[in-house]
Order: sequence, then C-alpha cells, then structure tokens
Amino acid sequence: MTPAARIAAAAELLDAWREGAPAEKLLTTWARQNRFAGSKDRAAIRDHVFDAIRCARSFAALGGAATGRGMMLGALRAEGTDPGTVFTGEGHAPAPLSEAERAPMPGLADLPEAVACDCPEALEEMLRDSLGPAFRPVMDLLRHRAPVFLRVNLRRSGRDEAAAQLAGEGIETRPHALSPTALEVTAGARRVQQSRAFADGVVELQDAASQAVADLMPLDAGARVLDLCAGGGGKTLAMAARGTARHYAHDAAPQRMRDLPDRAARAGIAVTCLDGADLGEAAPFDLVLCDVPCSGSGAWRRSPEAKWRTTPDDLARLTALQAGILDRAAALVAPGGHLGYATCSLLSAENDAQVARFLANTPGWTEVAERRLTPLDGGDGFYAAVLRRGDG
Ligand SMILES: C[S@@+](CC[C@H](N)C(=O)[O-])C[C@H]1O[C@@H](n2cnc3c(N)ncnc32)[C@H](O)[C@@H]1O
Repeated sequence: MTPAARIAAAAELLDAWREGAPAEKLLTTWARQNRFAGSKDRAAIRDHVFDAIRCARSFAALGGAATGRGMMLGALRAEGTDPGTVFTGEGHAPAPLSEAERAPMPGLADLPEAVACDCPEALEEMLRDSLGPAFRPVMDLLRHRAPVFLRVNLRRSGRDEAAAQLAGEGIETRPHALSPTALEVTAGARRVQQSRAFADGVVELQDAASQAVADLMPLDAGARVLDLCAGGGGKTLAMAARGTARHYAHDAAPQRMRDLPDRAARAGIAVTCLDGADLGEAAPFDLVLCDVPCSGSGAWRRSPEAKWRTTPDDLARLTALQAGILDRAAALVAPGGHLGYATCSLLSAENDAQVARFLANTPGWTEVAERRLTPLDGGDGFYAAVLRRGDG
C-alpha cells in the first residue's frame, strides 16, 4: 500500500471508531478483510489510528472536521506536511481536498489550551485540580506514544547483564531512574517478545512506574502477601522477584489471571492463585495490595480510547468500587500488617482522596508511604500509598 492509501484506510477506521467501535477490534477486522495488506501496512495503519485517537480533539480542530478524514488532515498539518500532497485522489489515496479544506486553518498554537493539549472536556476540571501546574506538560506528554519498558527479573540476572544479553539480540536499552529493575527500550522493541531473554524470564514487559509501585511495597522475608486485584499479575511478579515472601494472587475476574502461572514459572517464582471462597481462609496477610480498577488516566498514552470515553458517571462508579475494595482488603490484613493502594490514575478522587476517606473512616490505620508519579517522571501516571494497621 502507498503511504496515502494507508492514510485513507486509517481515516475510514477512525470514522467507525468515532461511532463507538473499539479500535483494536476494528483493526483486527480490517486486517482480516484486507488480506493484501502486509505487516508493515497493518503496523503503519495501526500507528495512524492510535496516534490520531491520542490527539483526537486537536487533530479534528486542525483538520476542520470531527471525522476520520478531518483527523487525518489534522494529523498531517500537525506534523507540518501539506495535506494536498497526500489527499490527491490518485490510486487509493483519499479524495482531493475540497475548497473548504484548502482554506487556511488554525495552527496548534491558535487553539484553546484544552483542545491543543487534547484534554477531554468531561474531565478537564478534575484534571486541572488534580495536576495543578503540571496540567499542561502532563497533557502534552499524553498526546504521544508511551516508551517501552522492561523489568529485569533480579532472580535471573543483574540489570547490566540483562541489558548486555538484550543488546546481543538487537534490543538496545538504557537503565531508567524510576526503578532499579527498569530498562527503557531505545531500539528493537518489536523483537522483545521473540527474544531469548524474554523466553527465559530474564525480562518482562512492565511500565517503569508500575515497577516503582511494586518497589514501594514493604516485603519482609517470609511475609504472606496478597495481590487482591492481580489481573495479569504484573505487580505480583515484580514483588515476588524481590525477595522471599510468600505470594498469593486473586482477581474478581479469575480469567484475567490465566497467564499468571506460566509467567510465574518462566520467572522462577511461586504464586498461589486464590478464588473468592479461599480468601477468608487464607487471611490474614502481612501485606494486601489493591491495584484497583480506575480511570486509567495515567496510562492514556497506551490506552487512549479511555481518554474520550470515560464519563463523570463512570468515575463515580469507579470511586465507589475502589472504596469497597479498600474496605474489604483492610479486613484481610493482620494486625501490624500493611495495605497497599495503587491506581494508574492522575485524578485525586481516585488517589489521595480515596486514601483520606479510608483513614478518616477506619480507626487504627496510618499512612507510612505515598508516591505520585506522572508521565513527567518517564513512565505512566501512577499513585501508590502504603497504610499500616495498628498492632491492637
Ligand atoms: C488495574 S487492574 C490490575 C492490574 C494488575 N495488578 C497488574 O499489575 O497487572 C485491576 C483488576 O482488578 C480486578 N477487580 C475489579 N473489581 C475487583 C474486586 N472487587 N476485587 C478484586 N479484583 C477486582 C479487575 O478484574 C482487574 O483485573
């Protein structure tokens, strides 16, 4: 496919996305229906679609229309390409520009701030309140792709040795300050999952800020640790690689943990998965981590659709769910033990306000650590707090 044909395909997919279809599903269906497209075409179209979703508001404004065509026009203008050189109507290129589309359009600097930085209207006030002076730089970063990070499994290798092994497989990395286990991939990211280092459990794909959250959790030798919202087990594996605690994982949707046994085996780690009925019997734990469901606003670079589709009602549902999980988790912690609370959200309502509510309503608990990370720190936005239960 020519570059212009890829843009035409992306514009059509973006129209369907604007109607509410999930981008991933649209891309899969498109690939199935257009078998002539090679892997490079599919990757380029995917990049166009996700880049445009990250910047949906500004690209539509720069392109003069909230349509797939408008967004791709805006994308070209944002990168300084004259859209007339692509929208030619030749071959499979998009139809030539209309007179209105050829008229001078505003530049990014002329747009209102919230449009220029692709802030969702529904959450603008909350984001401004939560981020304060970091609002604009954080929102600007969320318009771009996220870096790829690896977590080095210190049970298998040191960070420098892992970097050298990866370099031998054509994957260039550099250490990242967010965690002693974090490597940022600077070249060869697409090779990671086929690499020997990955197959042997030397490295896992994990955002550096997610690693920093796991680092914050207190793990004494022999401690019983429950990851209450384990999902795929990213935090469980990161914690378990650190020491000699005993690790348990649970998720309200157990199918989300289906890959955890294989990932744990690859990493040389023992994790016991518990269903809801087993939890009470296995309690109490010395540490319970609740990495709760949230808006995902800290990870909008990776999952940009949520930026436009999260409503204030969704947020109200999420904060109620988070409060319930925190209360339930607290009951599973042994006296003198710890409760970890984590989100990948930038919003106070899901973060410090949630912890403040818990502390105000639950006597006998104190906060012993807190970390707020935004993409300005390099990784995704994350919040983590560690609370200690009194001995009494
Ligand atoms: C943010 S994800 C966890 C990500 C995971 N800890 C990781 O690092 O890969 C939140 C998880 O919480 C689970 N969840 C939702 N409600 C829950 C509940 N009431 N109790 C336990 N888990 C719940 C979801 O199924 C989801 O897998």
